Amino acid sequence: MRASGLVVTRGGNEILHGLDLALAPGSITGLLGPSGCGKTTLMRSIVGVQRYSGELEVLGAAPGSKPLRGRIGYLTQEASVYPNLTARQNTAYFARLAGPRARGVDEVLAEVGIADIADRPVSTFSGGQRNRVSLACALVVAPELLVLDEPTVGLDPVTREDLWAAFRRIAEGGTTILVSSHVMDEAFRCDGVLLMREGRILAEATASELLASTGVERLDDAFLTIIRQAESAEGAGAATIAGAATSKETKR
Ligand SMILES: Nc1ncnc2c1ncn2[C@@H]1O[C@H](COP(=O)(O)OP(=O)(O)OP(=O)(O)O)[C@@H](O)[C@H]1O
Repeated sequence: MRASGLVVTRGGNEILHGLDLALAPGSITGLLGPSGCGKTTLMRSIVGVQRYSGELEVLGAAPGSKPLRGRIGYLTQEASVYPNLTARQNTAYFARLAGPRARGVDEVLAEVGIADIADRPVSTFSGGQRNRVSLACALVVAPELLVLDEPTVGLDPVTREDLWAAFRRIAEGGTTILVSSHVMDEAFRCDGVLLMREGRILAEATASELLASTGVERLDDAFLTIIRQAESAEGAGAATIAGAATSKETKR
């Protein structure tokens, strides 16, 4: 996946201001940044449900184009499942749509930790359980690109740990994963991190590089440091982050 000068306008306001980024095949990239900075908007552009200008290439094609259907898994923040169907029926439905490339339904239900309640209607599930049904539907199509908008929100540490192990296994199988999160420590699970603020990418680095470049011990503090640096550099030109973190935005 590759973007160059990606601009998105929503409701008359420019939300993404010319992003340049690339995701390596089989890698896990964390998308982090304050609420409202544009993470979902970037994800929507990549999966093909958002108008944009600039260049965007996903698995060698234009986002939303026919060849990409079935090759991308997208988990939105709101569970996209049929409440009157069971978890198994929901997952089986998406497996049917995917055709021969689909993974086994049981395997995926176990992977997201809902095998034991798979035969209950989703309407009886908690919010976290419902989100995991949604995740199962995204995973069962064996996507080449998996875009996950806050997949671990509201989950307990054990389930969170299991899901991250599953994401790593899926990436090792060649799937490229872009995952947004508000939990800064989840950045350590990723091969690289994109730190966004106000529709721009402030830093692109590994979690360890972010710590090293800011000289702090906690990732929360590293992000705050980078955001403050960017704020104080604003008006004086692009923010330059010490060390490995670099500003890759295109000025417009
Ligand atoms: N349909 C819309 N019309 C106008 N503005 C919108 C629309 N949808 C989103 N926005 C604005 O675009 C900006 C980016 O929103 P987006 O949902 O991409 O942020 P986010 O980083 O994913 O936030 P969060 O972490 O809270 O989910 C926000 O300021 C939001 O208010």
